[in-house]
Order: sequence, then structure tokens, then C-alpha cells
Amino acid sequence: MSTYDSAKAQFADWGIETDAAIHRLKDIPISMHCWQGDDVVGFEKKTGNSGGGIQATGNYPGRARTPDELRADLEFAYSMIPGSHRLNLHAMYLDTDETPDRDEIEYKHFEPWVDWAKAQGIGLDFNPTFFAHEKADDNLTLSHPDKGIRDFWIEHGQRSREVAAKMGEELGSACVNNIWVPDGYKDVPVDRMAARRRLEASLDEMLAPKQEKTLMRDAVESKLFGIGVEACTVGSHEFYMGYAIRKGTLLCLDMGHFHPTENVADKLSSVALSVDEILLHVSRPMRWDSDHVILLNDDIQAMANELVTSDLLGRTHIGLDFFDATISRTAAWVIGTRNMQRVLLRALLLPLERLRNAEDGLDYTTRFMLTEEFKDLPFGAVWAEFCKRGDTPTGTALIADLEAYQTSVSER
Ligand SMILES: C[C@H](O)[C@H](O)[C@@H](O)C(=O)CO
Ligand SMILES: [Mn+2]
Repeated sequence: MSTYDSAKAQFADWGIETDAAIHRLKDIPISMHCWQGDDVVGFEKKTGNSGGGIQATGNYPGRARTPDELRADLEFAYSMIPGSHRLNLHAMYLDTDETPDRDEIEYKHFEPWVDWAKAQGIGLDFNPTFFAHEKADDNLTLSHPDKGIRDFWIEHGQRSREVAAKMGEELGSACVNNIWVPDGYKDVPVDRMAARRRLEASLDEMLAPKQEKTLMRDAVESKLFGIGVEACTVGSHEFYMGYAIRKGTLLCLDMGHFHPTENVADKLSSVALSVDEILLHVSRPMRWDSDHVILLNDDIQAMANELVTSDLLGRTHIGLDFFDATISRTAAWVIGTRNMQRVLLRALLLPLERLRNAEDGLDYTTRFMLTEEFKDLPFGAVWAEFCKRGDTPTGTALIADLEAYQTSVSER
């Protein structure tokens, strides 16, 4: 009997079909973020830091410096990750010889990405870039008191939405366009309300041109604080939660954007009662929004469990948001993305009916015994089978492939 067949039999004893879980997992797309490949630098013809309170640290060799290098790294990463893929692209990753400012971007500046995505058979998601620009140096963009600056960013946002819609049309898959602005104050502001009213008015104007839902969907991403905006973030959770409910956008929950002890997984079922769709930025904050690569840990497992137990997989877009320049960037992508899939697989293998019955009957002893005893089941064998069916390596073979690729790019 193969290792997988033996694992399958053990899960079957608990009433769980491993083949069904594998089948389901295969079709859950994970939107991998382009910015892990180059430390959030982008391809505009200028230099500068990412700004906006986000910061990749480290100097590991192999950073992608061009769109071609980034695509090569992504192709390698995707070949190591089983299942369905998407790419989450930021506007500052345009691929063109032209030098459009942010308020001049057009679809043509991103066309090479779409051609590549078609060839790869993957979907694209998009983000306007409201940071790493001189007009964002005040840490105020859509909520800036200066109308000229607000208009500049509104134009950028509208153009990004057009780019996203065209991407969705070309690829036959709705493109999620996520709006995150760094706006905030280092010290205690006097008039928070004025700033929030300006942000709301700018968002309204930016989102006014109607876009087809089958082509693109807008999401809004809140944040508790960032470096340099410690006292107040204009786009707080309450701000965007209300905005998303009233305006019908997706709500983006980034795991690093809450108080460090908050359980972000717990928010899913609450939020899902008020918004149709959710976007996740799965990340690992350490003491602050540090964007560490996700581990196979309890926080991420809790997110996956909630997606499955609350039946939210059909209306949640899973995106990743981490960046670490102290380790191989491709290894970070591969291990991080696979970790997301591993927790989803474990969640799909839960003995849900038994757990629900115990809980509904207030039989918390049984619930407790089930969850703990279940932890020893051979999840690794089911994961290995998923990887095998997806033609991707595991264990020492995976590590050897990751090391070989890293060696091939380390002279960059
Ligand atoms: C680069 C991303 O858009 C960015 O990380 C944003 O999603 C965020 O989380 C900012 O803290
Ligand atoms: Mn994020």
C-alpha cells in the first residue's frame, strides 16, 4: 500500500475523503504578489524607497531588476507550486520604454504582463500605487488638503481601474483592483474628520466611473498604523469597513494591519455578513506590520479554517502580502504560497460534521478531543500527493530545486 493510500484510509476512518479535498484545493487560486520578487521597488525609471511606512529589509542576492527577470523568477516559482495561480501586480511594475507619470498610465504599459499571463494560463490582479512618489511624500494622497494632489491620485486610481478592467477582459477572469493609501499623521491630528471626509470624497470620485463586475472589482484595504503615521491612519478599519458596506466594494483584510493581538481570522465571518466579497492579504506581522513570510503556523491555519468552516472560499480572494530580502526571494514566494495551500488542505480535511455536531450539542469535550486527536493524522502524505499530482517536488527535492535556482540568479 502506498503512503498516500494508507493516509487515505486513515482519513476515511474519520469519514473524510482526501481525494475530494485535493480536488477542491487544486481550484483555489492564490494571488501571488509581484513585490516579493524585487523588494517593492518596481520598474519606474526612477530610484527611491517604497515609502508609505512599508519597508523591505535585507540585501540577499538575486533581486529581480527588470520585468523579464521578475517573470523568469515567477515562472520558476509557479513551477514549484501546485494548483491554481494568479499574479497580483502593482501599478509601479509597468513594462514599457515610456516614462508615464502615475496619472498617465495606460493599459499598453502593462500589455507585456497580460501577454505573459495568457501564455502562463494565469489570472491577474492589480493595485494602484499610492506610495514611492514625490506626490506621496507628505504621507497624504487621496486625503491631502491640496486639491491638486488629490486630483493627481484620483486620476491614477481611475486609470488603474481601467487597466484592471482591460486585464480582466483580456484574461477572461475578473481582476481584483486593491486600493491601499498610506495616508496618515505622525502626530496626533486636530481634524481627523476633515481628512476622512476628503478620503471618502476622493474615493467616491475615483470609483464613480462604472466598471463591469465581470471584468474588475474594487477592494479597499485598511491599516492600523505605519512607520511615520503612528498617530492616525486616515483609512482605518472602521473607515473602510463602513465604506465597503455602503459602496459595495470588496473589503481587504491584511493580517498585519490590526492590533498585534487581534485575531484576524475571527473577523471573516463578521465581515462576511455585511460585504459580498473579501480580499485577504495573508501576511505575518511580527510586533508591527513587518510583512514576514507566512509560516505554517496557528494564525494562518485559523484563517484557512474560517474560510472553510464559514463556507467563504467562494467569495474570498486569497492574496499574499509579505516581503523579505534577507532570504532567497523565490524560496520565500514558493514556501510562503505553499504554506497557504497547506493550511487550506488541512482545513479541507477537517471532520467538520462531527465537530459541528459536538458544538451544536454543547459537547465541548468531544469537540476538544476531536480537534486534538485529529492533529496526528498524516496530512503530510496528502500534501505530498497533491504536489505529485501537480507535478511539483516536495522535501529534499524541492529544497535542491530552490537552491539551484537561487544559485542561478545570485550573480545579478
Ligand atoms: C505593496 C502593497 O500594496 C502593500 O503592502 C499594502 O497592501 C499594504 O499592506 C501596506 O501596508
Ligand atoms: Mn496589504
